[in-house]
Amino acid sequence: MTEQLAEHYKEILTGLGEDLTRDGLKDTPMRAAKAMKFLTRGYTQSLDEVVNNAIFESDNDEMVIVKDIELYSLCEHHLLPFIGKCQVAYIPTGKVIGLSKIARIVDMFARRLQIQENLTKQIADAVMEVTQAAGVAVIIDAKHMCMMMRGVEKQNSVMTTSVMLGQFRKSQATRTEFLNLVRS
Ligand SMILES: Nc1nc2c(ncn2[C@@H]2O[C@H](COP(=O)(O)OP(=O)(O)OP(=O)(O)O)[C@@H](O)[C@H]2O)c(=O)[nH]1
Ligand SMILES: [Zn+2]
Repeated sequence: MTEQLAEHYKEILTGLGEDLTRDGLKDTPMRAAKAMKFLTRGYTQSLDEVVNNAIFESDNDEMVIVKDIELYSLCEHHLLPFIGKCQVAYIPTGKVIGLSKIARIVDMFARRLQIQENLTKQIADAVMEVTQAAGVAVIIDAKHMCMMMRGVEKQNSVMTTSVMLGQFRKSQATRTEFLNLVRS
């Protein structure tokens, strides 16, 4: 699979008018193939595997927030990076999830070809599925290289997406508490 990708990178480099035999490019097709496999490794992961049964009983039913989880993804339109931060909150109902697992869930979906809206929803749905929480909220702020390095070339615009499920959707007070805590 990686060898096959490397062959395609040779064609891309040739298509760009490059000389595949020059010293600096000798190992590039294989390097690029390995890098792309790494950047999309989320395709090889499943929710069960990343959570690894790290779900614990707890009678705490107050909001839990994990702030500023950095994310690196690739936009599915241009295969260029979008880079940002993710805020995840949930309201437990008897079960809490291992702290690192939330970041692992974010990564599993970020390391695929994405648009930011779908990524946000996939993270929220996955956290809901594994915790059976009373509510889940996810906010992503990200900068898209396809808007910065090319296209409209806007360097300062940030895209914000959010998904609110359960209590976060139903209760204005819950949403306000969450927004105050993440934006503070
Ligand atoms: N909604 C959304 N749009 C995205 C995301 N990433 C990239 N895009 C947009 O996808 C669109 C693709 O538009 P097209 O007109 O088909 O492609 P294009 O000619 O390369 O567009 P420009 O970027 O405007 O030059 C662009 O407007 C991108 O900004 C994302 O995560 N969410
Ligand atoms: Zn793009």
